[in-house]
Amino acid sequence: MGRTPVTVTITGAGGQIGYALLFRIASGGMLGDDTPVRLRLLEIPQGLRAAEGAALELQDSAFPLLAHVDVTDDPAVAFDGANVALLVGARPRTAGMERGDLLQANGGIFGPQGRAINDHAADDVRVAVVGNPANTNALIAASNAPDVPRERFTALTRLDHNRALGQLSAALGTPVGGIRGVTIWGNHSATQFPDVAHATAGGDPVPTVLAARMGGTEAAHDWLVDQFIPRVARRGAEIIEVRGSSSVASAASATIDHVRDWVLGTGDRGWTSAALWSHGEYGVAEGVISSFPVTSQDGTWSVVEGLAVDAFARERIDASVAELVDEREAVRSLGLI
Ligand SMILES: NC(=O)C1=CN([C@@H]2O[C@H](COP(=O)(O)OP(=O)(O)OC[C@H]3O[C@@H](n4cnc5c(N)ncnc54)[C@H](O)[C@@H]3O)[C@@H](O)[C@H]2O)C=CC1
Ligand SMILES: O=C([O-])CC(=O)C(=O)O
Repeated sequence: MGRTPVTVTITGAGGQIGYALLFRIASGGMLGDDTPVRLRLLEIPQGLRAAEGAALELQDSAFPLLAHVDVTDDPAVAFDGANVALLVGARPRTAGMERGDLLQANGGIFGPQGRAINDHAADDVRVAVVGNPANTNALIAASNAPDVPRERFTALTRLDHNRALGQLSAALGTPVGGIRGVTIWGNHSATQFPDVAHATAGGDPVPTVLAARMGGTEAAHDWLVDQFIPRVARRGAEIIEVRGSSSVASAASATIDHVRDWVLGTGDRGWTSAALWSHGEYGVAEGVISSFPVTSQDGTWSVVEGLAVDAFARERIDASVAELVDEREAVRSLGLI
């Protein structure tokens, strides 16, 4: 273990996704087999014992790449020198809670965490927000970290992207590895737009393959509108219904995918999806954190340029971005950004 360890901070580390994430990070699944890691586990006081238990199990796993584990309830300690920050801990919506209450409660988490990242993280810090509402929580954190480039704050839509790959693979009988060019646009919510207009399966255009299998372009469009898009966009709710609790291992796996691609690059695998600070690409309102088609090189995400957006896609993208703008107005009026 010759290299300097990379410091990875995980918030909500005593929770479900945290537990699924820690062991994959420590085994090299996120940053590579040659990169030692130092883990900083942040919890609230009532979650500390669970995080401490996970730290004991990490020790018992004897991962050669794991340099050190700290457990703390102090954001200043947790983010000290952080190179990668995974913001997983969030306040879930509970019975009787309005959307404004949820945003307010999460503002109380992501505002201070943004400030702690600003003041204590390493200069190259990269932040991935998982805790919901992920896009707007990322916006709150970014807005409270004025010294950190906004491009370093991202929100997870890779789970939605992976869900779209899984659905297409099942419908077309093509292995997920043979599908490219899928995009998730907008918010990590039911308004998201999973877009296959530019996708290929085994090298063939997905719209053409769908039309051939389903008996015409209209039938293919109906399948996309009535089945594929709602299934992907509401998959989180479907998992809750079937499992009895929300996605955990798939969410952790998507988080690993997101950071690995960001840090190590997307290479020749084509684009993926991630929610980034909008500079107005594809007509998306500036200053919201919205999902785009993205590639990464040298540790920097870039939005894929020049994709044609037809009237159907325009309407769907605009609807999801309108929701992000509404959420931004709500947190602005609460004084959170
Ligand atoms: N973006 C995505 O694709 C997905 C996001 N999620 C979201 O991820 C979040 C975490 O999910 P789970 O791990 O299943 O929940 P969980 O409830 O098992 O764990 C959350 C943990 O966060 C901790 N926490 C709360 N406030 C904190 C704070 N201020 N600082 C540090 N830790 C804090 C809690 O004590 C708890 O241990 C939820 O918001 C969930 O909705 C879940 C699935 C997919
Ligand atoms: O829907 C939820 O509560 C969790 C989530 O974000 C997802 O599974 O996509």
